[in-house]
Amino acid sequence: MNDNPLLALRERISALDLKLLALLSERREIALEVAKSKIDSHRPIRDKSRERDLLEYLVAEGKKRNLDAFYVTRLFQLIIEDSVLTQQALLQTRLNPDHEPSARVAFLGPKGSYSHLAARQYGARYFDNVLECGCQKFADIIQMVETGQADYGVLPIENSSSGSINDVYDLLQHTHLSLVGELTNNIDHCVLVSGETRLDDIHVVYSHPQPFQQCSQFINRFPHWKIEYCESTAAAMEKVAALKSPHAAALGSGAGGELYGLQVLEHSLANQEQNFTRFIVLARKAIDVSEQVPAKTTLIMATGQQSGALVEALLVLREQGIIMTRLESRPIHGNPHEEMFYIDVQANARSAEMRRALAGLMEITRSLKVLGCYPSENVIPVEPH
Ligand SMILES: O=C(O)C(=O)C[C@]1(C(=O)O)C=C[C@@H](O)C=C1
Repeated sequence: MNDNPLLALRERISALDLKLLALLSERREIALEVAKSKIDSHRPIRDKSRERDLLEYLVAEGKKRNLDAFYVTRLFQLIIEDSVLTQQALLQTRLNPDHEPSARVAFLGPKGSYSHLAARQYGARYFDNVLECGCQKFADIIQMVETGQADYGVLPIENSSSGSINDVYDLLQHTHLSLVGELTNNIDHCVLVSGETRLDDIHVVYSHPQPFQQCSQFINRFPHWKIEYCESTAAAMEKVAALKSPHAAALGSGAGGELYGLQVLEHSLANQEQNFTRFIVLARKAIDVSEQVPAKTTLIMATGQQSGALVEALLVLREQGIIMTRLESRPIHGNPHEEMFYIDVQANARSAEMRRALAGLMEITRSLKVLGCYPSENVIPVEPH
């Protein structure tokens, strides 16, 4: 037995947490069995009324055990989200026979970048083994996949506080790769330092331009900080870890910083409380998306210069009852009078509505390309009554 009461209590907590992990893993296994039965019975993976009933039951049971409703709801929303995404991944791997158990995944930055964490998350969901390929530029990621040096590329495409990542949109104009997946991650920017220091003692801060933009209000509180741009947040962490100075800091994720032995001095720095980045996944071959999971399709099109051309294109979508979730415009290189439009819709490219919409769009656009159809990973949580 242990004499130290804190240690003894911690041992009990660790033992309980281990049991929780075993239960979560068992729950996941059962969810996979559920997915298999749904494949056979052609039922959609998501059943929101079951989720609502389950949450209500758990909130009520939680109350009896002095656990508040908010805590129980948040915890189980996360567990259900994992269950839905795990089931979706199983359906997708069964539907696409080319799916291999191993994959090489390219992303921006050395270890610890937000892209690295997203690539890992995607890899863990879809593959047994992942070979990670860190790249220095967005264009290198695309090239790696195009040339067959990597199987998948993970690229950030938009952030809830700084908006679209234009460089990535522009690269999509010229690639033959297909969009095969998406994932949205909560981004928590932190001030990362190599040892004991205070915010006022910092002289220079390293990061990618995006975090500086997303944390501008926080940064403005320290006008004496010198801002140094790096290729990625991970490159910034590497630099600060090497400098080992109380005057140098990096902006990046706490999990990434840990990989470099850095500590979090301050967190939750973004201007907006909710700071999400959406990543897209590219591959050489398009995939089929099961009709049992929510699908998204991304289109890229150029309309003529006549007035109302875009409105007409959007009306085609509306006529088919297709919901648009994003519209982005980018200039066309060498053609200053026209623009390229990127459109995300909630539809499966194989559905009758989408086929009719594509035929309609083909008639009225100058160019039209389906960048890809992929399972939507945006699992909007259900709330108990
Ligand atoms: O009960 C089901 O149908 C499941 O797929 C399991 C589960 C869960 O994890 O609890 C997951 C997804 C559904 O939306 C509902 C519930």
